Amino acid sequence: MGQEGEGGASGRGRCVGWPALDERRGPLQASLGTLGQRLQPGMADSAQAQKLVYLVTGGCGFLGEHVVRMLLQREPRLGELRVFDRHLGPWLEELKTGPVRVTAIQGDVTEAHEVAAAVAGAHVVIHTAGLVDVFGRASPETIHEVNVQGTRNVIEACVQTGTRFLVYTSSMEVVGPNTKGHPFYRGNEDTLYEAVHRHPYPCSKALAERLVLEANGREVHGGLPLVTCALRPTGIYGEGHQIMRDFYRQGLRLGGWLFRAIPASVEHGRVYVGNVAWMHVLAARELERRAALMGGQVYFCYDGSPYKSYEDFNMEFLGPCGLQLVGARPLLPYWLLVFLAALNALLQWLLRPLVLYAPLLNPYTLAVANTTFTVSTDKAQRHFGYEPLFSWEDSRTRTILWVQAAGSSAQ
Ligand SMILES: NC(=O)C1=CN([C@@H]2O[C@H](COP(=O)(O)OP(=O)(O)OC[C@H]3O[C@@H](n4cnc5c(N)ncnc54)[C@H](O)[C@@H]3O)[C@@H](O)[C@H]2O)C=CC1
Ligand SMILES: C[C@@H](CO)CCC[C@@H](C)[C@H]1CC[C@H]2[C@@H]3[C@H](O)CC4=CC(=O)CC[C@]4(C)[C@H]3CC[C@]12C
Repeated sequence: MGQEGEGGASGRGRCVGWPALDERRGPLQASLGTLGQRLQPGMADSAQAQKLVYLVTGGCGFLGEHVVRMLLQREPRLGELRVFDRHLGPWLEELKTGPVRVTAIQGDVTEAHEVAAAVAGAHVVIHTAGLVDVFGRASPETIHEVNVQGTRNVIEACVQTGTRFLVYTSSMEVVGPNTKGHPFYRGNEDTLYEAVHRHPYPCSKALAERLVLEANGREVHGGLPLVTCALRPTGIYGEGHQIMRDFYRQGLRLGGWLFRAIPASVEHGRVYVGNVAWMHVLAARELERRAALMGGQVYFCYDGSPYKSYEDFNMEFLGPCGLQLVGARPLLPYWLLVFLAALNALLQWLLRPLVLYAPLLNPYTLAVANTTFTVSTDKAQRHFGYEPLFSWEDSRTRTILWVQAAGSSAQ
């Protein structure tokens, strides 16, 4: 197991009102049959030149697409890339004409047999698939099913089929902000923080991360140990970031204005999607060579993006696209925001039988946006040589160009 991060910002906090891990065992063990005997991949005995099979779950999502493209650009040992997602993107077609075999697999991580079939024969799994919902669109049960049971299915598939290397996309949310609103100021993987979750999304990510870390060292088919690690992005931004695009469209609708709701002094951790993808690719590559060091470890995702409030950070992109943020201080008193967020939650509950009402503002999103949570660490650099691939200036320019294009295509 890991040598660092014991007892710190480890995400082993409490999920208030959620089932313990062992209460939901996956059916994979039974359903796999002889799948595990078909192939016995392992990079340890691989020749230098051996081409590897990678599987990216959630490979058509915001982050997943960047991971897929990054692998194709920057992983010289890539022989086949399997892209597994519930909804396959049309852009995958263009990738199929390149030198690397790209296999699109439409599947559901909650279906153990589909996961097992996709994992069989893969050397490395990058598990980014997840239900990212903090707005109450999906039920807590569905979030748990996808994020926790889905992850369990991936782990069991690795064990059964002999896949040895698993990188999991976790989240800063497994640490916090906690329900008490304690600030996490420039913290690292070892910073002590009371992780208490109530919301289904952070609960599910924390449970899933724990499953992944506890699976490190398990014997996979063929007798070798599974090596796992978890990467914890803060708020990801960049090309494909839907919430950023929504803010832009909202600003356009309001005549070019956005209104400050959160004090500028509240710092929110952000990281560019290209750097998050690069970190996944590097971690996956180095897991074999540095198994003893990296196995069972967690890494925050970080880069040179500045520490700012959520809204001020967004203005780095929305400003050059013509929007203005009104107010040096929040225009509404905080108690009124709390009231509006509670009202939204009530309306969501009342309207649920008729229509899905899921605005951006709810008690949870307000608490997250209004609590300082920033990371300052070099653990990924020390453990696997990570350096951001994109500077802040590059990240900013790329994001601005995307917002402009995405915004104008909506008009
Ligand atoms: N967006 C963010 O700021 C952050 C995201 N994360 C994590 O990064 C990962 C990717 O998130 P995003 O790209 O932002 O979300 P996304 O929603 O754009 O991508 C998730 C992908 O997973 C797929 N998926 C969902 N349920 C599935 C299922 N049952 N079976 C197969 N595929 C399924 C979706 O179709 C989608 O393509 C998630 O695990 C999320 O928890 C972590 C920290 C921050
Ligand atoms: C109060 C509003 C006034 O403008 C602003 C509301 C913004 C919120 C919708 C976002 C603020 C912080 C975001 C979350 C944060 O970046 C951490 C996350 C990590 C994840 O793993 C998933 C996404 C998210 C929860 C992200 C979601 C949107 C915010 C709550």
